Amino acid sequence: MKNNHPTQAVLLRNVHYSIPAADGVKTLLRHIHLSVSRGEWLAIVGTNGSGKSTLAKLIAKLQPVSSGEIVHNRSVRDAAQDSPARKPFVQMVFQNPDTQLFGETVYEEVCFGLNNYGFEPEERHRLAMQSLDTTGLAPLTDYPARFLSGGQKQLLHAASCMAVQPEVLIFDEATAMLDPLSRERLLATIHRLHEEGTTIVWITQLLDELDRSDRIVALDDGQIAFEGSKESFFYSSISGDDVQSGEAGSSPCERLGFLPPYTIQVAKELIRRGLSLNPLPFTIEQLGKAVTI
Ligand SMILES: Nc1ncnc2c1ncn2[C@@H]1O[C@H](COP(=O)(O)OP(=O)(O)OP(=O)(O)O)[C@@H](O)[C@H]1O
Repeated sequence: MKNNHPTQAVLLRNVHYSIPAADGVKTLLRHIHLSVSRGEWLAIVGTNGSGKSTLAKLIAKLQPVSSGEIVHNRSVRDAAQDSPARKPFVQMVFQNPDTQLFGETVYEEVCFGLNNYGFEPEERHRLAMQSLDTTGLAPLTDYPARFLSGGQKQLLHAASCMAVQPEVLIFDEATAMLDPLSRERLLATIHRLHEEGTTIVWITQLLDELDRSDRIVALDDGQIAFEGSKESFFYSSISGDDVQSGEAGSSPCERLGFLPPYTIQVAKELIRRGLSLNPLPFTIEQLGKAVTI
């Protein structure tokens, strides 16, 4: 069942992040005020170098902030769990999985985190096999992890992070190396985890991956340039929030330098020609439904 607990899972208060540079300091993130609600699917988008991965690492507390504060709020459910395992609050699935593999075999790799967090052997085996199953890696259980392809390594890394059942899962362009089938399979697994209450932070440049998002945050040069619904990100024009107006004008998506997905382009063209689409579509299926009487 979806966890609708109203509190915020993660809170960022006026976060800044700088690193030393030849000519002083280089500020990578500034004035970041952001909360991630429990059970939410938050998407973070932005062009190359806008600061998405840096922000993700800060949210996961893998790096300390330069100033400001990041708060992790464990849910009552997880704070009071009766299993001897101490489930992690957050796990981050990285862009480059090569740096994140520790086990000899695929199975050992998935068990690595489960071991670290104190899962009992029986539970560990069950969760490892379940995670390998849902990511399609079960046939490769005894295969040496180092011989996997790039995409398989990415799946394995995701499987390991999901197996330990964190409250918050951060995916940093996690589908970048996956073939269409593996991508669909991974997305289906993540959708299921989200339905079961896991909070998802989804970093992507692929705007057709935003259809599941409850909220979108767009970064531009280390600052939050947009925060709002996918409806306003794709459909609102510069002249206002009347998303059905059909007025010419660029949406936040276009202003930030992104080409909207083809489905959105078609839908906007139909609205411009006088069609009323309700609800606004984000997938080809939703568009088909919206134009079918
Ligand atoms: N350790 C570092 N040293 C110097 N510069 C860094 C470091 N880490 C990040 N940067 C710089 O910070 C900026 C933001 O990087 P970041 O990886 O967060 O961007 P991104 O939005 O995730 O980009 P991409 O979509 O290309 O992955 C970039 O200009 C990058 O060069």
